Amino acid sequence: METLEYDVVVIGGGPAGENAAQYAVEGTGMTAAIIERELLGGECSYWACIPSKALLRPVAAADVTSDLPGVSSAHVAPKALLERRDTWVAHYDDSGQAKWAEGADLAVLRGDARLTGERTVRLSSSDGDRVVRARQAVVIATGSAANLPEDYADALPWGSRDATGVLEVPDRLVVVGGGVVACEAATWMTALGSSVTLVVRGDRLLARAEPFAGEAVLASLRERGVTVLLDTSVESVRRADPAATGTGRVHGGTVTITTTGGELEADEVLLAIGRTPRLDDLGLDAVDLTPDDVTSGRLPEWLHAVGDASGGPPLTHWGKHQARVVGARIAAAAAGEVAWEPDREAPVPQVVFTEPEVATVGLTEAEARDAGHDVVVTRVPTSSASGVALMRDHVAGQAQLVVDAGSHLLLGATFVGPQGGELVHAATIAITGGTPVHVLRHAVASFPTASELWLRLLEELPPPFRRPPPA
Ligand SMILES: Cc1cc2nc3c(=O)[nH]c(=O)nc-3n(C[C@H](O)[C@H](O)[C@H](O)COP(=O)(O)OP(=O)(O)OC[C@H]3O[C@@H](n4cnc5c(N)ncnc54)[C@H](O)[C@@H]3O)c2cc1C
Ligand SMILES: NC(=O)c1ccc[n+]([C@@H]2O[C@H](COP(=O)([O-])OP(=O)(O)OC[C@H]3O[C@@H](n4cnc5c(N)ncnc54)[C@H](O)[C@@H]3O)[C@@H](O)[C@H]2O)c1
Repeated sequence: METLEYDVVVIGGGPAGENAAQYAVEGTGMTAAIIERELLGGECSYWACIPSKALLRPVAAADVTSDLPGVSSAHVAPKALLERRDTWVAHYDDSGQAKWAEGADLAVLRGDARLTGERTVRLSSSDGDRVVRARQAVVIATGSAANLPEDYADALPWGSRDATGVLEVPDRLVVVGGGVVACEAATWMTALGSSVTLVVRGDRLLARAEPFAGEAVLASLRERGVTVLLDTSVESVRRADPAATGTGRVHGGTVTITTTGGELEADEVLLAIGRTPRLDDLGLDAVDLTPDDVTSGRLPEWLHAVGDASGGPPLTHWGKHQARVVGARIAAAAAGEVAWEPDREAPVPQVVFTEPEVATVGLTEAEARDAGHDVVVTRVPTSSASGVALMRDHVAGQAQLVVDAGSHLLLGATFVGPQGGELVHAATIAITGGTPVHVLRHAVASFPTASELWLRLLEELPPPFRRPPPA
């Protein structure tokens, strides 16, 4: 069997794998190969972040015009919206990404990779099998797969790939789940003309964020005609004539969903109930490891995991951050050095692109208290900064900071409303840099910008937070 050899071998060419390969070898003279079995660029580029945001942005822009005197209201044009999605996913052609890899001196090997021993991978493709050896390190960057419980499988439900790759818009769509995919997909599928019902087993949406965030999204979804059934579990799903018609097409006849609240009929059902690291077909047993070892970081020094596969927060920017850190570690180790890393753990930001937008970083109030912090919480309406209020007539949402009472350090922040995704980065910087709130008060935002919301929030803190804490 032919054997190929590189310094670094990365399994999976999503955003995390691409960054790990690039950062491990850039400027070192080392070589790296990325092994990819589908499209270089991964889930994010073709079936997740990029198509979903390409679909959501025009919907958000149309919303603003309907709430902004001085312009005529814009409306979503479904056909043009799907064409925009197709452009952003490059019509599912990864030659642009392949060109980037070539420019970065990274080899791209097409096929399925499986670990077969220490620093050794078997690559299987239509050209046959090859052995790929790593002189320094192997990186697992295989991403995650959408959860599909067995009792749903026979009904061929939609997964997130069908929702982002939608070609046929079902008249009636039931979405199971109340998390990020469910809330974002409900927004664009409603705009495309589906009558959407969300079946949520918990008592709120976006349960990992502050309760006021989920409440704002719930109110807005209901206002745009989405039926949201909280505290409702699915008991069974049946479908007449299931048919594997392909991604984004309706998968057969009418679906009957029996829930704890009664029976629902729909033309399609979308499962949005979380994702699991893709580690089961990777040959981990050949190196005496289990998926648990990977997600808890119990790995030999030559093996690393980044992105969704690592079991960390399944977010593109987080996977890319992990990949940069791991890449730097590999490069340093090869040079007999140790990469510099800050002692403070980086906080994880997330933006949910619903209407209103929900942006979070660090700890929620409940998480901070559970972690033993004595906290002070400050919350203001998002409309309280004139820079935000000027953007549209009706601004929903609130903004909140969670501050450690002893150290004055910011622990977490939530911004719900216009510009939330941009406002939260200042909080990420403050937490990363360890800047206390009495110093943040002197970071002046321009008038009238959304960033003045920071001033409103900091002004709401009790007066002792205007000077350093007592020694
Ligand atoms: C609908 C949706 C919307 C999202 N929107 C956002 C968003 O707005 N912002 C955000 O930050 N995150 C978002 N995410 C999450 C984001 O998509 C993931 O966190 C990100 O794609 C993870 O990157 P990754 O490189 O770890 O894995 P992936 O992007 O999944 O890439 C892994 C790659 O590995 C390949 N692979 C797997 N196994 C093998 C093997 N054995 N051999 C060869 N190749 C293999 C796969 O084919 C794939 O290309 C969204 C997710 C979904 C489902
Ligand atoms: N804008 C973004 O950053 C963005 C957008 C989309 C997805 N993502 C990422 O993708 C990941 C997956 O998204 P998701 O929405 O599938 O997961 P999620 O974890 O956000 O939400 C899962 C939802 O399904 C429910 N659920 C879980 N198991 C269930 C079951 N058996 N029956 C019924 N309900 C069940 C949960 O209670 C929750 O409401 C997220 O964790 C997120 O990090 C990010």
